[in-house]
Amino acid sequence: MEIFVINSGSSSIKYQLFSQDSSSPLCSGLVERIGQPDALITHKYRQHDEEKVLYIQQQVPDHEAGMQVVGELLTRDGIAVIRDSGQVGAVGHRVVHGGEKLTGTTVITPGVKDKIKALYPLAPLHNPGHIKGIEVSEKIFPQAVQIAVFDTAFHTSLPEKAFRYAIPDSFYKNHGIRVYGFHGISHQYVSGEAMKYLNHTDAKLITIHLGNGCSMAAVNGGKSVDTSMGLTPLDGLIMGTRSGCIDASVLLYLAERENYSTEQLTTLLNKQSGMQGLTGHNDMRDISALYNNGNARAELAYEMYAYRIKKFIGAYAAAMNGLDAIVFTAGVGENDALARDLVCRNMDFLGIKLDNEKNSEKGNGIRDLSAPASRARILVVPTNEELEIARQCRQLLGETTGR
Ligand SMILES: Nc1ncnc2c1ncn2[C@@H]1O[C@H](COP(=O)(O)OP(=O)(O)O)[C@@H](O)[C@H]1O
Ligand SMILES: CC(=O)OP(=O)(O)O
Ligand SMILES: [Mg+2]
Repeated sequence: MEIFVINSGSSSIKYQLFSQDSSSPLCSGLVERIGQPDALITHKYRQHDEEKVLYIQQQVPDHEAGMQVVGELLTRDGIAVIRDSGQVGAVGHRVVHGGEKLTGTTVITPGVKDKIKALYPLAPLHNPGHIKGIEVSEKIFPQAVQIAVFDTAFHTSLPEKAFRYAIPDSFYKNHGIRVYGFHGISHQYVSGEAMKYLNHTDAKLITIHLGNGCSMAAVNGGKSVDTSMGLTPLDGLIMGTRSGCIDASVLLYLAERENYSTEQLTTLLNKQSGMQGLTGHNDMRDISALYNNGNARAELAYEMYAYRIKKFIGAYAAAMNGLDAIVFTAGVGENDALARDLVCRNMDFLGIKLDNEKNSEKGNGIRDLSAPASRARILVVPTNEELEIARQCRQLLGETTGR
């Protein structure tokens, strides 16, 4: 039985098709720059034991259109990796917000979908896309069990002092207003891989997920004890289009003095801020090209981006009373040597010393970028949210079918 995994992020859809018990996929791919004029689909598949790649440039206006193309590619004449959609026994979906009610991997029922929909206001860039993905997937794979794996689940181990906001208790008790934290599937996967790599199950790790959305987690002995996103995936680090931490009074000021509506504020902070607001671009590849040409806005934006991360590293080393390794992951963390360099500069008091040569080399798999004098290790661990989702789906199916 095949497991198909769909990871829809704010700007992309990633997917992988796994056969039972295997961690290497039959095919995998990425639909990126969704909603922009130059969307790109990269589809990797195996044919006669050879790895092949197909690039398709076409309009992908939204996540639903993206899912439709992906579904069709699996059985397309000449490149099919399965005979028909009936071969897929389970579809695992990444769902960003599970709230307080959906705290673990679960089979998707109409009731689960309603709970995911009820959380739209708390994950406006993500949960609507997930529901579309689930609904398209139900049509493409009608026989498959649809399973949701939540980004919030890994952070349910946060202690109350880390997940509460200092506002009256009733807001937590009556409205569930608290820190949930996100990117949990990725933080769980990369922290697990880092612990195996370091051969240290009690390691004090800071995982730094830098994609279009960015977040950090303090992971002590495999458990998330603090994380930078909050009630929604807006808080914390500076991101592609999101502001991260901001004094709440800025919103009050704009609402009172400039008559901003809640909808305008939501758009401002989620879609027009972060690197987009600072430079006019949200893709770090474009911003690093500007930086390398001496563009002053790009320089400031990179400095601010890295400075925010540095502050969280200091905070989390304090929260855990120690630090064994920092772990960079996701699109920017894995590929952007400049971002890693700026983050690690002048951090030797915490035992962080980057080897600049290793940092600028490209490579696959887990990489250790620490200089010999670095007390804390500096790792790049490529995330694989899809494999983590497949593992969690297998575990759930094993539990429910007794296999
Ligand atoms: N080679 C690269 N150098 C710098 N940044 C990169 C590179 N490749 C990808 N990125 C960045 O990674 C981001 C996407 O990361 P990803 O983890 O795929 O995001 P998401 O899951 O949030 O859609 C892009 O916005 C881009 O800025
Ligand atoms: C939670 C979140 O921001 O996800 P992504 O980075 O995939 O947009
Ligand atoms: Mg992502």
